Amino acid sequence: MSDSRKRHEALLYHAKPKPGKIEVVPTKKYATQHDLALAYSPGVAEPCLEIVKDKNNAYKYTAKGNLVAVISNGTAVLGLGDIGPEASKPVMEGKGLLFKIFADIDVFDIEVDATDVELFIQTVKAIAPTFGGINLEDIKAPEAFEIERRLKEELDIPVMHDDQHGTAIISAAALKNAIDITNKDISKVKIVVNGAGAAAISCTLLYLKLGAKKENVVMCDSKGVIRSDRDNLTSQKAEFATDRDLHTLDEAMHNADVFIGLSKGNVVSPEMLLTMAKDPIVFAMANPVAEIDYDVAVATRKDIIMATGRSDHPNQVNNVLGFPFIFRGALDVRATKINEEMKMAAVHALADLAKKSVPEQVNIVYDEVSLAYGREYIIPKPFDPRLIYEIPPAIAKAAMDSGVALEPIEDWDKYREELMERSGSGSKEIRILHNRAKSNRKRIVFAEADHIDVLKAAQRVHDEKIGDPILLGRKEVILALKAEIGFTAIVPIIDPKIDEETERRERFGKIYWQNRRRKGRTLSEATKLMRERNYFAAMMVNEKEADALITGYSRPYPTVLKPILELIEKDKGVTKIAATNLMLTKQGPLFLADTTININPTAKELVKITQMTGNFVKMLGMKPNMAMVSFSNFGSSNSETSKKISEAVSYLHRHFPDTVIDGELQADFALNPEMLAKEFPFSKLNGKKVNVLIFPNLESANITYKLMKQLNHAESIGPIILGLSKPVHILQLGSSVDEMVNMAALAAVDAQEKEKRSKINNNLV
Ligand SMILES: NC(=O)C1=CN([C@@H]2O[C@H](COP(=O)(O)OP(=O)(O)OC[C@H]3O[C@@H](n4cnc5c(N)ncnc54)[C@H](OP(=O)(O)O)[C@@H]3O)[C@@H](O)[C@H]2O)C=CC1
Ligand SMILES: CC(=O)C(=O)O
Ligand SMILES: [Mg+2]
Repeated sequence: MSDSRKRHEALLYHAKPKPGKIEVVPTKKYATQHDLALAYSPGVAEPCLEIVKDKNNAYKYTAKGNLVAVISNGTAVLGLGDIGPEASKPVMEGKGLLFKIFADIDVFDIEVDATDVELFIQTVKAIAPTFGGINLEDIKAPEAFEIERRLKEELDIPVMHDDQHGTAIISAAALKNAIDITNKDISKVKIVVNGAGAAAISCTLLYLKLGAKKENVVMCDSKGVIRSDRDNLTSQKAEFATDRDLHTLDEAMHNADVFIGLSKGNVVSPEMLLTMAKDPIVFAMANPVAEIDYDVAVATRKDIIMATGRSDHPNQVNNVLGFPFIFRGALDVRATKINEEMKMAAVHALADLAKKSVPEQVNIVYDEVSLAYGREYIIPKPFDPRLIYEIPPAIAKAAMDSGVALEPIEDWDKYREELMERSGSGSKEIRILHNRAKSNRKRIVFAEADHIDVLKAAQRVHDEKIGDPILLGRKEVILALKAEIGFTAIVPIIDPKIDEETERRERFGKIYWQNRRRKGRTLSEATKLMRERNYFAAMMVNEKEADALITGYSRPYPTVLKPILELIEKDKGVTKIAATNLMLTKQGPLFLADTTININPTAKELVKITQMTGNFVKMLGMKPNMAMVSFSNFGSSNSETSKKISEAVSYLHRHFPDTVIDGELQADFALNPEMLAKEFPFSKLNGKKVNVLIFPNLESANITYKLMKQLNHAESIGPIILGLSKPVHILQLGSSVDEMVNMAALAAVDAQEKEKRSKINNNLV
């Protein structure tokens, strides 16, 4: 992607559909007069009075305990320098987003117009009662040192300057592992630190705690090597001043084992790297432009261990790996500080995690085949799902052991479970799906590419490398729309109505006619039908001229379903297809079936729907725990519906005892493990988290999915057709671009799996 396109995309991302990246969402009911009387006057007075009695009650009755302030004055924003408070806001909102998605911590970002140290300190102190913790961000040195020291001393909530300690923790963990991999000795390595600001000074101090020796460190700032004979050194710089005969970074780099860059972009040359010792360790961490470009560095030194602060290369050493999890642990025990013990615990926990085998999910997210501890994987990846349950417990334990935890954790297993729950957000499933699609790109026909939103979805699928789109529809319209939306990539465009396609229409028509001639279609009718986009597109998939098909955006579901069913064979053993919707809820993914095909399935059909849904869930790499839901529990009603479900469940229990299914169950019992265990301890679903709901009929399933979508804003993928032999998926009328992109990713994964299955079958034959 060109630089101007990247710039445009970044600006658009921030501007649309709503300016900014975060919003405030109420967590309590607010629908009725009664709710409001509790939320606000008069009810709200009660918690106020309890907090008057004891300030600690603020943790019980308000959001304080999970709320962190990300505060900056904009004086050292990334490597962009002193750009002021307003311009720092996108970064602070970004930190807020990362706190939320990685550790479920709520953030108010606060940009303060105060460069004066005392004014800044007093401002933060004045607003501190709102928060459970304070994350200072992008404040320049040396002011940052005094600001943090004073606030830590004067406040009783955890305060951390992220650029100092977040960076120190992550880079120390990475350094520990890089030294291990290169068989160096931390007490002997020669370290050049470029930059002598907030991040650089704190990182170096932490390396000394890990065993590095001050006499082996040379530090440079914008004026060159920090020497003892220089005037006006700050006390922090003076601590690292050297008497050696070194003046420039160039000179300092000779024979250095380690380079730590926390300065600004492009200040290190390939020539400098060439003078470093064997197996050089280079952490070029300036953002957004590193001290030396990743590709240049690895091309210059084959024996290098190279890391940057960026996410687009291996070894991202960035404080994003730290602050969400450090604060999570600190908040969870109500730590009054983030102390040295907690920092060191985080270093070891992160370094150790990198040595453990990497879950497949992480490989998929990062489009890797098999990440493993080594030169290109010295530190865990930010999307590693284990971070949330590995790092905070280490921090919490260190806080408890060092006596700064006001609310110690008693049950560690329960705590880990709570941490896992916190990461149950839907977007992770989408990421996994997209990355699986990317791992083996498929040709996806968009049968309505002459609609602007469909075309936009195809463009994203192309640009994000989710698949290779084939644009089907009126060619002239597609070309005009492509120009309008700046979709410049050359991709196949197919217009089934034009002369150019005569050969294919006739060929497809003939194949179709041969299959249907006993069902009343003539050859000329069949050939004529191929002018219709869904017939043509389905034939492309049948004839392996495309791998998957997405359609249905502009027409009612049944009109699209008809040609699909006429042309695409069902899977072996399937008599009736079904459909499921994947709902991405706060509690994790939930599949609902049958949402669009079988109006009133029989017990036998319910069995089939359950099996097809279960197989599909497995195909996506999850374990299906399924409940058949109704308005009654385990025969508490004598109705036809309850009997039908009970019959289907007993059949499955008898013939497929390994299938995890139970019912009939009311939805709340199915989804609430405590309620279920209390009332129905005999259920097969006890101890399991239900992720599939099978409904007794289409009405209930369809209404539920639409209600969830509208009321809870749950993201949904689907309806996903189950039981077809080809990856063909029908959209809901007027789907959004996001929904279409997700559906395309799903169709691609479906195609990959069907391909795998057919290879296995061919080998068996
Ligand atoms: N990857 C990560 O997680 C993180 C990366 N960083 C990056 O580190 C950098 C510094 O941030 P921070 O410490 O907060 O900012 P500060 O403003 O506190 O410090 C900047 C330091 O860089 C020095 N510097 C500037 N230009 C040069 C140069 N050409 N050669 C050597 N030193 C130079 C300055 O020197 P002087 O003292 O003479 O002015 C100063 O010491 C930024 O690029 C930032 O993006 C920061 C935190 C986390
Ligand atoms: C990552 C970060 O905090 C910085 O570059 O400032
Ligand atoms: Mg920062």
